This record gives sequence, C-alpha cells and structure tokens, in this order.
Amino acid sequence: MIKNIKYVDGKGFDPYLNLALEEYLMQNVKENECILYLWQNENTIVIGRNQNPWKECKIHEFERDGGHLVRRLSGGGAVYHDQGNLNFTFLIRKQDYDVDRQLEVIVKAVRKLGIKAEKSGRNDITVSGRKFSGNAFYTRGDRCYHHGTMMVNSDLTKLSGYLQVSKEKLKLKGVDSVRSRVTNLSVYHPDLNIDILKEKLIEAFEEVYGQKAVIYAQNDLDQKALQKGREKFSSWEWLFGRDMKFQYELSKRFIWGNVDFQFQVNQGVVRDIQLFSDSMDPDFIDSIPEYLKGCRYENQDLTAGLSLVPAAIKARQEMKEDLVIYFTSVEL
Ligand SMILES: Nc1ncnc2c1ncn2[C@@H]1O[C@H](COP(=O)(O)OC(=O)CCCC[C@@H]2CCSS2)[C@@H](O)[C@H]1O
Repeated sequence: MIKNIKYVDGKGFDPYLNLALEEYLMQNVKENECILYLWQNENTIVIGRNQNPWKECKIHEFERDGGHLVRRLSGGGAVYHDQGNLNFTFLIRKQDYDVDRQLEVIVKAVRKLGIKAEKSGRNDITVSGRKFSGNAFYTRGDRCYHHGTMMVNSDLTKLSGYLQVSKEKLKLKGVDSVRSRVTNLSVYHPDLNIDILKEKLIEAFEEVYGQKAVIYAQNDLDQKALQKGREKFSSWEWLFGRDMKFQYELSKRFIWGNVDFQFQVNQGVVRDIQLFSDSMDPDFIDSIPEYLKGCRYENQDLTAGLSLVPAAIKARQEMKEDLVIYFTSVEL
C-alpha cells in the first residue's frame, strides 16, 4: 500500500545525469513509497536497452549537430527529446507497481487541460489517434520504474529527421511517416507550456493516490553515486559495446571500380570483414581486411586502420586515398 508520494523536479538537461538520477531513485525508493520524477533532456535521442544505435538514428549527423545519444535501461524503441518534451518516471517497489494507476495520472493530467488523451496499444498515449507519449518499463529485483515522454512543443522536423524508422515498423503502425504518427499537446492547447503541464501532473498524482505529494529532498543525494552513474550512461561501452552480432554492408563506386564491404561487428568492434570488388588490383583489395579487423566501427578508427595499408604503387596510393576520403564521412 502506498503511504507516501514524493515528487522530484528535475533541474538540469544533461541526459546522462538525468538517467543516472533515475536509476539512483529506483535503487533508493522505499517500501510504501511512490516517487514521481519529472525531467527534461536537451536535444537527445534515447534508444532502448537492446537497440542498435547505428540502425535507429543518424548518429553522426545528430552528434555533429550537437545531439546526445543515450541508451536507457528499459526496452522499446528510439525516441527524440528536446526542451519541448517532458519526461515522467514513476519509481516504486514491485508490490505497489501498478501501470494502470500510473497511466491514470498521466491521462488525468492531460484531460485537465481539456485534451482527450487515450491509452493506445502496448505503450503509447495518443490524442486524436496521434502519439504524444511513449512509455517503457523496467524492473530490477523488487524495484521498478515506468517512464514516458510527453511532447508539448517538440521539434517534429528534427524528430523525424534524425530517427531512422524502418518502413516495416511504420507499416505495422499504419502510417507512412514518423511525422504523421506523432503530435504535440500544444496543438490542442496553444497556451500550454512545460510548467503548466507539471502543475497538472502533480495535481493528478495527488488525486489518484489520494494524498499530498512531498518534495523529494535533493540535497541529500549521494553525488558520488550520481557521477558514477553518469559515467556509465555516457561511456562508449554502454552506448556501443553491446554483445550484439550484426552485419553491415557498404557499397561504393570509385573511378577504379566498385567495392562492397561486409562487416561483422561485435561489441562495437570489427571482428571480420569481407571485400568484394571489380577493381583491377585484387591484391590491394585483399590486403585491406587485416588492417580493419579490430578497429572500432566508427569513421575515425576505420580511417586510421586504412591509412596503415601499404600502397607503394602510385595507382594503389590513389585507391587508398579514395578509400580514406570515403571512410572519413560515410554514414556508418
Ligand atoms: N518524444 C517522443 N514522444 C512520443 N513519441 C515519440 C517521441 N520521439 C519519437 N516518438 C515516436 O515514437 C516512435 C518510437 O516508439 P516505440 O513504441 O518504438 O518506443 C517508445 O515509445 C519508447 C518510449 C521510451 C520512453 C522513455 C522515457 C524516458 S527516457 S525514453 C518513434 O519512431 C516516433 O514515431
């Protein structure tokens, strides 16, 4: 039985620190307590725990434009966050975990604004058939969380520009583009802003749980533990070094011929590589794989590997240069 409800007002916009705080709150949630954490990220793509970042978004373009990529603990798909999006997390012990009750808080808050929100499918909340909130869930031992997004006035051009959603997935959802699937709450309530939404969420939280929410004392937080969490969430290993076997293919036509690369990447590192080419210099092509094996599957490392390939003959020098130039900017 929930006896205490608490509220955490997220302060910064650093996605790695925010996720560290979310995990910390989960680890520290007490029995009979429900914590509602409201938070925002700046310009971030959050992928699900088991997702392949290279497949889900245009990482290089996004990071070049100042975006942050984050992998969360919960499963599900990739979502885009900016300061027009508010995230909520309910942190709670397993015996009191109740997704319907938690969702009631969200739906009730939005309905207070005169917007007809509805739960839809496995993890969406929609208005007029369009998604403004995606939800995901996580359990560790007897601690759980349920979190979700709420788009108030997010930049939908960026959202659909950086996320790469497969045609199959869109078809499955019965839409033909990412953009047509989502919406902002401000479309239905032009004066809406994040502060008003927060207010309504707290009101609904108190009504659904039948008590006053106490503000969670943030000055008692263990800063060391939070920094450690932040390091984990921002580490290369956590983001890319997952134990996933996958294959990539790249194709490029140069003046001197066509090259098809097939990469086997595991834990972010090229384990195997095959090259197919109609080049007139097969020995040169054959010499490449051993220099790329063991590189990280990222432009800089692959380019560094390629630059070690010996190419004494002038024609080979030119081929090598073409390849290095190609690998400095190709979208992996
Ligand atoms: N911010 C946001 N809100 C709602 N829907 C979004 C958002 N960004 C993208 N999308 C749409 O959802 C699908 C992915 O839907 P899909 O159902 O695959 O995944 C999710 O919903 C996951 C929600 C995770 C919520 C966490 C809460 C705190 S950290 S992230 C994407 O292709 C877009 O069409």
